[in-house]
Amino acid sequence: MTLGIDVQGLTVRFGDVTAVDDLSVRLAGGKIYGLLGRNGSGKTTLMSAIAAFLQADRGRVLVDGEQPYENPAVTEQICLVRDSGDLADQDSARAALKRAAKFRPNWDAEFAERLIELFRVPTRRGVARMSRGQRSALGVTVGLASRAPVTMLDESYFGMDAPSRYAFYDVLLEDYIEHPRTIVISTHLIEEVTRLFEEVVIIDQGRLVAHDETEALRMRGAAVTGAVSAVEAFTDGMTVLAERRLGGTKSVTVFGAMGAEQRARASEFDVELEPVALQDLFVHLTKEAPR
Ligand SMILES: Nc1ncnc2c1ncn2[C@@H]1O[C@H](COP(=O)(O)OP(=O)(O)OP(=O)(O)O)[C@@H](O)[C@H]1O
Repeated sequence: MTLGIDVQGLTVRFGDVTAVDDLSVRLAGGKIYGLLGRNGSGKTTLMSAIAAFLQADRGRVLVDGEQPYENPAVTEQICLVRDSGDLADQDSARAALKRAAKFRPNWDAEFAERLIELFRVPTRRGVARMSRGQRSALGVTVGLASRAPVTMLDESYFGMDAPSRYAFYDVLLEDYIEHPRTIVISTHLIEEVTRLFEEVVIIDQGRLVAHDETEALRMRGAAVTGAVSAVEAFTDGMTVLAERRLGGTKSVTVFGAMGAEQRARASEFDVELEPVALQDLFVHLTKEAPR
């Protein structure tokens, strides 16, 4: 089952801090979405509002057309795993999984077992005595095994080591293909996970900066590669995001879509054009000074 998410003019304040500021975004559902934003940009707050962990000050969130706040029929369809874990300190992994199973109508106990083995989560040790990475892995296990129609992972795998993270990406993709659902992943490890995202939402200072298909976003700029002098001549006057040089070859990342004219010019200059790396684009789109 796949559910859409419709955020309409959402504002969430904490005292005098406006964490989410009149934000509207519509996710049709049934895809893996990347949610990107700098520290404090409002990602956790946005996901918490979708999961009904907190109430909107203005605007509203609709999941499958219904408001989730104080609406258990909707909230049981939503699983948010936050970086903080939200796991009871005294619980062992076993107890945490048992607790999750109670509230999750689509819980797959066998899958949960497979995941804690894959991530090497100790099963008897209390959550408080687990390492950060082990706690993250347990959180991810709860998130995946819930098979919630709306699953949101808020930097939840951040503490996991590289082999566990790569195992997580593979298993997430496999399981998503078998059990399509709406998955929202917030991350700072952009390059690692770009391949998972079908669409990307970028927010900054509580506001929407971009929402598009990943490939369409990556076409908003280009990586230009070729002989040093050709690349320099081709990119002269363009907005440069990054530069790399290897011997006589140079690669320059520029902002701005490359139309037919630029493509013809590129072949004239004998330079290669490739879509921009999502991370370079993200840094560019969110680099303005704070308001
Ligand atoms: N409980 C709270 N009380 C006061 N301010 C808060 C609270 N929670 C969040 N904020 C503030 O709201 C803003 C958005 O925070 P949020 O946690 O949503 O950002 P984030 O994008 O998830 O950040 P990060 O990438 O650092 O985890 C920040 O300025 C933060 O300091």
